[in-house]
Amino acid sequence: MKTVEKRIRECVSNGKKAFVPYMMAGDGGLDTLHHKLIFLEKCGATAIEIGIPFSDPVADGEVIQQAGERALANGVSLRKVVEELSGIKGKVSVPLILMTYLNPILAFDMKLFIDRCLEIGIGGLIIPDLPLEEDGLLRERLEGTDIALIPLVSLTSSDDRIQDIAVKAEGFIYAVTVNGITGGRDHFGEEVVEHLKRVKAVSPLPVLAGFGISRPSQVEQLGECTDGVIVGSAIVDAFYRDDLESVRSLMNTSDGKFKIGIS
Ligand SMILES: O=P(O)(O)OC[C@@H](O)[C@@H](O)c1c[nH]c2ccccc12
Repeated sequence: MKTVEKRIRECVSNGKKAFVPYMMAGDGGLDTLHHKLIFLEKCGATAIEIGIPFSDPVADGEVIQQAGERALANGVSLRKVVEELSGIKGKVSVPLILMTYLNPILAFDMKLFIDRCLEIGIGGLIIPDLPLEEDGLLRERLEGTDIALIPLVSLTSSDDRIQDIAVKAEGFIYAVTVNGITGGRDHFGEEVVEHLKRVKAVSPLPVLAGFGISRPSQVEQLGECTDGVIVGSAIVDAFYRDDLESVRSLMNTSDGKFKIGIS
């Protein structure tokens, strides 16, 4: 079992839920990455998703797009993030998950990228524009390593599709909770809860809900029917505003289920 999965299972077996914050590498300067990771770890993150800035982020809404633009304007690239993470190695103990589109990996060189991820001890990869049918090469290279290739399941995925994904999944299944791009939503209807239950029923792996979750009440609502949640835009925005208190409050909801780090 890969470490990411193990950490999520540990949370769940302690009666808690997993919380995976997303942050954009290089927003605010790459030299802030280290402190932000340590802050998120102290707040109780189960794992941390690190976004790589990219010029054509098709799945991203305004908040993350703008964060990516700021990072790109700071000269941040996949190569630089990997270098920075090499320097941080051993200082953060929660698993780090890199979220990048395929293009930066190909531009960097896939083999080199995986070698560097192994050196750093990266715990997982999320590559939203890499379809299941095309991931063979990468999957082969990751076999026997501790890097989980984490798939996305969408609201429109059929039961058969969810089954196919569940069989190949590693780490956890990322159940996308909106039809559309990243960014906070006001409300999640019953159909989202039903969808999450459906994914949970067929998945041998933990299921985490992500997209649109921006309030503590939504963390609780969607955490209730899954093994935990992923929150991106709300964290990115709070970091941008330097509002560490709202990052903390997102990660420590009232029923205490997410109180897994410092309180
Ligand atoms: O920002 P949101 O709505 O909280 O969504 C999560 C998210 O930011 C993060 O997981 C993510 C950012 N960009 C992505 C692209 C694809 C899949 C996932 C992501």
